Amino acid sequence: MHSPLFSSFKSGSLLERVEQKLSRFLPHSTLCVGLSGGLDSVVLLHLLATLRHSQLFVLRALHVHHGLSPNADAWAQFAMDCAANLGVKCAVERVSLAPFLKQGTEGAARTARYAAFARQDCDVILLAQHCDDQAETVLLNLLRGSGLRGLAAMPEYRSLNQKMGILRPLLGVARAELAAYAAEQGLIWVEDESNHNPRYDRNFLRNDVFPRLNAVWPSANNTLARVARHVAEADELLLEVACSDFAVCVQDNVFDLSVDFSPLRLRNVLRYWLVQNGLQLDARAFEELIRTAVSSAADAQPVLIWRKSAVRRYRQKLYITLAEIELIEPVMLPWQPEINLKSGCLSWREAEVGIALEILKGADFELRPRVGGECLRLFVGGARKALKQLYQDAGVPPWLRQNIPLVYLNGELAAVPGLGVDAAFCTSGQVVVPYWRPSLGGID
Ligand SMILES: Nc1ncnc2c1ncn2[C@@H]1O[C@H](COP(=O)(O)OP(=O)(O)OP(=O)(O)O)[C@@H](O)[C@H]1O
Repeated sequence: MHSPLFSSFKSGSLLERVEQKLSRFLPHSTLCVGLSGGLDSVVLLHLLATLRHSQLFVLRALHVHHGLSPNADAWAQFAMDCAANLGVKCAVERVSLAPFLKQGTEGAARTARYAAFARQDCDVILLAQHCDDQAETVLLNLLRGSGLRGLAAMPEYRSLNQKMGILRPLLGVARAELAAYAAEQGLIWVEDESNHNPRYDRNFLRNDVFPRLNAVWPSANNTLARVARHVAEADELLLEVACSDFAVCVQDNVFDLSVDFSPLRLRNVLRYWLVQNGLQLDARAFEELIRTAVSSAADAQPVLIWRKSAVRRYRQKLYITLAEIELIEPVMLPWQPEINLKSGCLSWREAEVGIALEILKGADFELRPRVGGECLRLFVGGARKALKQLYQDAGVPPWLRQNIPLVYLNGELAAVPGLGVDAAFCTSGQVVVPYWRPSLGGID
């Protein structure tokens, strides 16, 4: 048997410890307790109602009515009565799970609940998860094969949106201590009948696995919660490294593989770039990306399709595009200079080309798609070069070339976004700064 060396984070009374967790929000904040009506949140509300006498803050409660259980109305009524007994205003929000049912019942309830939290007019939502919940979450995520983010389990504080956050002031407190407090204060609460349903993985861990673990390792819960804190720190550090590496290797959302990172740092910043673009690749797809897009021959043009997106490599750069790139219509687009003239530049959606204003005045404009065989002379006195050659020289990926509109003035190719303006259309002394930002599927 292992001795419970770190069996408790206790120092000071429960009330003092909760007060200390609140210190960053005091005074003058509006705190809203997520009140399910169960033991944990009833204790939390009671603690806060007690603290309110010595500290300045506005206290509210919110019960989210999921409409799942036949007892849901009774729970909502209980939550309102419980809050009223403590002199706290409690709102009840009915939510619909229908839009989220793909996530399963539990997941849908959770998403709808957090959406309801985010709608509250307060500075912080207080939730009553405790140390045992944290331990269950760590073990559950470990068994599901989560990465660091999952093993870090629940953070004590995180922002929910721009104006409010979620605080879990009881995360270092054992369930048994909350039960003892409730008994001491004569509190009553409701039991969620689903807590005993072994169908739910968490309940199986709570009711069957943890009692056995605790019989051998009495401090297992604290230890697992401590592991979560270590992992959270490591995860935070990786995020910091990813952010600074991102600044070095990503420009205009194009990932430059030529930057010399160790393989692990490359994986870290690559994952970060993908997530920034809303691509949460699963482990298999991520390895596939490393294998094909990162490690294949230099002249290959590998593509990894993920749902509606694609990660494409051209030379040493990775691009995120739509899986199916739609080509612009092969028709001539009429140009409307009075609308599109912007600070001395022609602009069309994301493409901008610097052409002298005096040349633009009175000219006939057209945007045409590339048909092949076009040439451009980029420097006065220089050679005319094929567009294909110029694109290759500039490293413009092939899938984008078809979608870059060519600018014609009076029927002649005058400029190509990203490449430049034909010498015949540049006035002397004018600095031409062609601008083109590759975006999803090209210029769109
Ligand atoms: N119906 C509800 N209305 C308001 N708050 C709730 C409700 N259900 C849960 N909460 C709040 O969330 C806390 C955690 O609840 P519970 O453990 O049931 O949810 P969970 O799904 O495990 O949460 P999470 O996914 O955030 O870990 C509760 O202690 C309570 O503060």
